[in-house]
Amino acid sequence: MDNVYHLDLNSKNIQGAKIALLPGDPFRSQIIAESISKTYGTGNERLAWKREYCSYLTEVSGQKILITSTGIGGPSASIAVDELAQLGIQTFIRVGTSGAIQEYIDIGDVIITTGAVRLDGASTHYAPIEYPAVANHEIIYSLIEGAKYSRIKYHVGITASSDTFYQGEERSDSFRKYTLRKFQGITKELQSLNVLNYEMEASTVLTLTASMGLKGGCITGVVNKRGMEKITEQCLKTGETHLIKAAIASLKYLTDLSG
Ligand SMILES: O=P(O)(O)O[C@H]1O[C@H](CO)[C@@H](O)[C@H]1O
Ligand SMILES: O=c1cc[nH]c(=O)[nH]1
Repeated sequence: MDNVYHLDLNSKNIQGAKIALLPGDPFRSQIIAESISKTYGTGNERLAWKREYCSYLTEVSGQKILITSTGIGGPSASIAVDELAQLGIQTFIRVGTSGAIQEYIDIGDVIITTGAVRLDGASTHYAPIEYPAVANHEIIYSLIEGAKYSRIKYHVGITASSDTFYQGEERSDSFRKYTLRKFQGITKELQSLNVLNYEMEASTVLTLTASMGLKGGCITGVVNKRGMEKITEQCLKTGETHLIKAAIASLKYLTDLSG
């Protein structure tokens, strides 16, 4: 049985998994797998680690759950989603970190994305820019229930996905102090449009899944907010801990729906 080229997985070793969790950071795959094992009393095993793609297999309520990291940005996320779809995955949930741009959102809150502003390039290789990057309603519901159960403050709304962390998200600590004209004022505009946060993969994951007739969703833990561009170890830890707790709790609701 041939392995898919980048993920180094095949349809046999994923054992019929239909649900995949997609962190950006490959080291988050193991943390998520071990947290699932601890919460649900099931085992986990590492299946592959090639480039930025680190995959673990575990189980919740009798359903196999695959965890595969996407790396940073749309191009690598598109490869992960495409190759997982080739292997039969039907439900894709990004489990990431993000930066809040609304004042009322705090470090450690989680954001459940209903749709993403497509500031990326990769998603346009799968569907024209007029096509909406929207999340599946069952996944949104499960993520909300997971956050409620975990008693973690959550927000539900629109996320902006950028191709670049520094220039595209209009960061003041970019090495080149000049921000390109096309990005000057973008944060203010997105704030006025009620966009909640910046990250880098949701628009790709949601455009690909919706346009391919699959289910996509996204939950992110807030690790910084405007006015404090530096991401401290403590902020990252709080954001990731809450993120993983809420995402894992949501699996109970998701597997009930798809079981
Ligand atoms: O923490 P992850 O899931 O990688 O998500 C966010 O972190 C990276 C940037 O630091 C980007 O991938 C962004 O989307
Ligand atoms: O501000 C942030 C934080 C995490 N990831 C991003 O892309 N932006």
